[in-house]
Amino acid sequence: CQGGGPGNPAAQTSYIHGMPAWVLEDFCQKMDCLNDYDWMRFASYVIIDQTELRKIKCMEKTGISITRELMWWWGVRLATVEQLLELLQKLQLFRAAQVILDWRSISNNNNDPAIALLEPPKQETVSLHPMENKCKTVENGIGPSPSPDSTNPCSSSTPRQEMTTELPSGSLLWAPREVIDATNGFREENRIDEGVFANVYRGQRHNTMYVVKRLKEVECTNPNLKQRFFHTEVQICFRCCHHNILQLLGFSIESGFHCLIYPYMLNGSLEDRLQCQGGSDQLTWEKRISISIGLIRAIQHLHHFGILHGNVKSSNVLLDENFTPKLGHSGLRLCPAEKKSEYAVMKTKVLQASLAYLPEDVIRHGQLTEKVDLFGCGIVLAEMLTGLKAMDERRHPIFLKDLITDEIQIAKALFCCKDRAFEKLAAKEICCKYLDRKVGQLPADTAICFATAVCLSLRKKNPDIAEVYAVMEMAECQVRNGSFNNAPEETDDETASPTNDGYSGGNSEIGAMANLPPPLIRVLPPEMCCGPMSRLPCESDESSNFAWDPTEGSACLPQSNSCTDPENALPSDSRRDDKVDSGKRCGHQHKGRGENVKYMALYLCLAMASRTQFGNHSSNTSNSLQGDWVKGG
Ligand SMILES: Nc1ncnc2c1ncn2[C@@H]1O[C@H](COP(=O)(O)OP(=O)(O)OP(=O)(O)O)[C@@H](O)[C@H]1O
Repeated sequence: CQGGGPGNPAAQTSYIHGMPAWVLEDFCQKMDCLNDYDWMRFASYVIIDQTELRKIKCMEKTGISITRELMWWWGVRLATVEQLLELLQKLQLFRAAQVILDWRSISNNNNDPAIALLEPPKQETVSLHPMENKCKTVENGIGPSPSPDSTNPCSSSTPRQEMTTELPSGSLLWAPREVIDATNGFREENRIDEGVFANVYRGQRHNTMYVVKRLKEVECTNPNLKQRFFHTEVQICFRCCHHNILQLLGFSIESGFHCLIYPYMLNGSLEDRLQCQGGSDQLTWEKRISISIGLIRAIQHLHHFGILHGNVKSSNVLLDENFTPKLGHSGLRLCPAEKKSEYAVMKTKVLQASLAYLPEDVIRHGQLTEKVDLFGCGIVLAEMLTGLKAMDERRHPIFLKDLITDEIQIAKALFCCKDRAFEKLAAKEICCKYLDRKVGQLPADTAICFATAVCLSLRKKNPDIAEVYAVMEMAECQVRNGSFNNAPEETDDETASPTNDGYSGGNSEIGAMANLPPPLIRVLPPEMCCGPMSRLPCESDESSNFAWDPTEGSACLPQSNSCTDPENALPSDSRRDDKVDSGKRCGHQHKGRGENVKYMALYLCLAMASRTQFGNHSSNTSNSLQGDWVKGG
C-alpha cells in the first residue's frame, strides 16, 4: 500500500489493491451500510459470475465485510481506482465515492478525468428503501443518470424488490437441521477423528458424502475467538479456489454450533496413507511425487494471494479418489498469537500439534511467515521420501525435522558456507540413509531430486518455493519419462552399478549431482558404526565404490557386519525397521543434537579426507587422514 496513512500522497496509486487501508476501511463501511439492492447492484457490475457473487454475499452471514471481499476479488484482478470511481458514479453511490475522492484530493490529483466527471453529492441521504434513494438522487439532479438499461430501477414506476437477503437454493449456508440430518445427529459412528480444534464427522446429503467439522468450544476467555477463527476459515476458503486446496462446500453458524462442511476425501489424509492405516496399500513413488507437486502448488497459490497457511502437515493433506492432494486449512494460525494472552491456550495447542512441522525460530518467536509454510511442506515431502513419521516418540531424534536438518548441517559444515552444493550432498546422504525402501525402486537421480526439494524447503535463509517446485517437477519428469519398477522389492541382491544407476545425467542438475563425491560415510571405519555416530551408516568394504541400491537405501549395508558388537547383528529385513534406532541396537543410546555437534569435528575430518580423495583438497593432513581411514577401514 503506497498511501499508508491519511497524510500520504496517493497520486501514483491507481490500482484498487494499492488503496491505503484507511481509505478501504472507510469505503467498505459506507458500502456495507447500503441496502441489499444497492449493494448487489454494485457487486454484479464487479463480478459477472453469479456463483462467485453468491459466495461473497454469503459471507455476510459470518460477519465479514463483503465489500472488502469484493474489493479483494476485484483488486487481485488489477482493477483500477478509476474503474471503481466510474462505477460508483454510474450507480450514484456518492457517499462511498466521496471517500475515494477525498483521498485523491489529498494528493492534489484532481486532474484525473474520472474524478472530474464525478460531482460529489450536495445532500445525500441514504434510505433503507432502495428505490427511494435512487429516484431521489436523480430527481435532485445530483450526478448523472445511470445508464438507461432495462434493469434501471428508476426507469420503472413500479419499484422492483428483486434483491433479498435470501440466498438461492444450494446456498453455502446450511441450516442446523441439515447438518444434524447429514451427520445422524453427530453420532459417534459418524465421527472420523478428533482434531485439535474440531471434531470431524462423515455426513451424507442428497447422496453426496461430506465431512462436517464441528468446532470445539475453545477454553478461552475471548468469546469472539471462535467467531474469528470461523471467519478466517471461511475467508480463506472462499478466496482460495484451487485444484489442490480443499474446497469449502458450506457452513452453519446457528444455534451455538459452528460447522464447516467439506467434500469427503475418499483416500483420507496423507499421513494415514503413508502409515498404511486400515491396511491401505503403500503410496507408489509416482503418487508421492505428484502429491508433492500438488502440495507445493497449493502453498504457492495461497502465498500468491497473500495468505499464510501456518499448519501444513501430512494430516492436513487430504487425498481424493484419484489421490489428488487437497490442502486442508486451519485459520487459527492466522491469529496474532504473540499479541494477546487469550490466545495462549490455543497457541500452546497449536504448537503441541505442529511442533514437528515448525522451524525452531518460529517455535521460539511465534512469527508466521511464508517460510513456515515451506518448512512444513518440506517435512511433508520428507515423510513421503522416507516413510518416517514427522514425530515418533520411540525414535531418536523424535522429530524428522531434526534428522533432516542434522544432515543438512553436517553437509553444510563440509562445504564452504556460501556453496549451495551442500544441499545436494545432504540430499544424497538422506537418500542413502533414509529413503523409503518399502515402496520399490526409485532411480537415484529422482530420489536425489526429491531429497533436494526437502533440503531446499528447510533452508533457513531465503527459501524459494519456486526452486523447490522446479526440482520436484524435474523428479516428476523423470518418473513420467522413464519406467521403473515400483513394486516393493523382495530381495536385496540387486545392486546398481555406478555406470547404470542414473547418475550419468548429462548437463542437467541431476548430472551436476552425479559429480558430487559419493556419500562421505564410505570412509568411516567400522568401529564408528557402534560409536556415538552410529546413526551414520558405515561401510565395511573399503574397496567397493559407492553403489546406489534403492532396494537397500543405504550405502553402508550390511550394517550388522560392520559392528564389532555381535549382538548388533540384525537380520537383513529388520535393518530398515528404524534406521535411526540403529545406535540403540548397537547398545548406545542415540545422542542428542548437542552431542552430535561434538562429533561433527571428527566427521568433518573424515569428510575432508573424502573430498581429498575426489581431488577437492590438497592438504597433506587430509591426505594422510584419508590414507589412514581407508587403510583402517
Ligand atoms: N475432507 C475430509 N475427507 C476425509 N477425511 C478428512 C477430511 N477432513 C479431515 N479428515 C480426517 O480427519 C482428520 C482430522 O482432521 P482435522 O483437519 O480436523 O485435524 P488435524 O489436521 O489432525 O488437526 P488440525 O485441527 O490442527 O487441523 C484428518 O487427519 C483426516 O483423517
